[in-house]
Amino acid sequence: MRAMPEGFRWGVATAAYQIEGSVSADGRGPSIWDTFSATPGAVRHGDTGAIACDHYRRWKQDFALLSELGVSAYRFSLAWPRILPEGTGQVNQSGLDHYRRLVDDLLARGIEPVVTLYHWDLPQALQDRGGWTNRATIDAFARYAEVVAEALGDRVPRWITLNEPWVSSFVGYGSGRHAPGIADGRSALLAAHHLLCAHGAAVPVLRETSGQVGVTVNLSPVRPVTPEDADAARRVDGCQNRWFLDPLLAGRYPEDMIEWYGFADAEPGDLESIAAPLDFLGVNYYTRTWVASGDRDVPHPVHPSLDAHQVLPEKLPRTLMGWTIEPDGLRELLVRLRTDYPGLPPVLITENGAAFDDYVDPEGGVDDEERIAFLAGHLSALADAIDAGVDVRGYFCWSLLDNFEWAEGYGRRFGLYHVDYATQHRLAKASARWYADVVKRNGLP
Ligand SMILES: CO[C@H](O)c1c[n+]2c([nH]1)[C@H](O)[C@@H](O)[C@H](O)[C@H]2CO
Repeated sequence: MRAMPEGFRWGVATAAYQIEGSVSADGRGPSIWDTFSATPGAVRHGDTGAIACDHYRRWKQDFALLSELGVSAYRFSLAWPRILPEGTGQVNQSGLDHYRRLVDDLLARGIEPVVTLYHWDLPQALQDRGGWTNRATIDAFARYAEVVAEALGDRVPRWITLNEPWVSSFVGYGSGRHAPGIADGRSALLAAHHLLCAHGAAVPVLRETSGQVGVTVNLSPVRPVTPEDADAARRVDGCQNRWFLDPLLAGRYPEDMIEWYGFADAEPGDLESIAAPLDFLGVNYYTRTWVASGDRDVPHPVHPSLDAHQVLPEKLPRTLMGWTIEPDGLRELLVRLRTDYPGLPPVLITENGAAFDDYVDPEGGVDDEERIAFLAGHLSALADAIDAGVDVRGYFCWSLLDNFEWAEGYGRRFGLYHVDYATQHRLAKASARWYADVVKRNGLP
């Protein structure tokens, strides 16, 4: 038995654009993901979040699944365009009322709502004015936080300002693989900085509520494929991990990366604001990153981490996303955080999960043994990190439901519950029953 500490929070996680649908209902404005997914070739099979899991209408039945799992916490995100359809200006009360109903129902079920303010669905109206490359978006986010704090501040116990600013900036504005689909290294760096500043502007606002405040970052231990790749690996670590951890936890950008990027866009006071004390750090972990120094022409010295390309060791097992399955990377990552960042606050694993080739068998079940093995391995590694002295307070499995997997559309299933998108029928996979038992035991059998 690998028991977790007393009071450990067991949860599952989702995000608004990936599950809600109803993208035009009750005053919601368009987001950059509505625009991007409608762009031919942007998303596999031309999938969009227009319907998704129809959660905006079926949320009560989905919350019954949370009770079935027995989780003590549920991480979800608010859709900024439901609350402020233009990103600023007029508040849409229907949007606030919707999320108030969700939070109150969770509390009534004895489930702790963990609310992410921004999980990638920027109001399109803000992108029309430059989005995260426009410094004015910082103030727009701070106003959004004020509106949410006023409406929900007396009942949400944990706030997460941003989900994965690295993805929003380097994938959305750097590689263009995500919304808004811009491929420009300089834009990626500006967006990353403004996202961090937006986080810093929101922290004092959310501090005025009764809830704890944190941020979620995606982190991945970086390994060189050969010793000759050590420099490239350090730069990828600098881009993916240290470019966010250093400002958030140490109040400075990493010197080696400032030089590599030639970054000079921080204004007086920015770093102090970004480094506002956190009650917890959300960590999303999925895999390690393996790097071989690319001999390709790098389109732009500023272009993030493209001075190297990822080379996945053939021998390692992978998920359907092509990510290597490396549970010990979670332990390695957490121990590194504790070692490198003396100011590390308590950690929540806000996402961990995997996509496998799930199918409904002739008996009407989904026997996802690979996902059970994946989760068991990562929970064991998490227990190792806790035994090594890392203060981890909770774990959120990604995800409750199969859902819209961004550029992969509906072709990648991460859920504990299978979703038949034609009928919207939810079906508990074997992993849902397994996870419910782990939650009940407060640890691995
Ligand atoms: C390298 O994985 C990233 O950290 C990551 C993986 N994931 C994420 N971030 C996002 O936060 C989720 O919205 C995705 O659905 C989920 C699964 O792809």
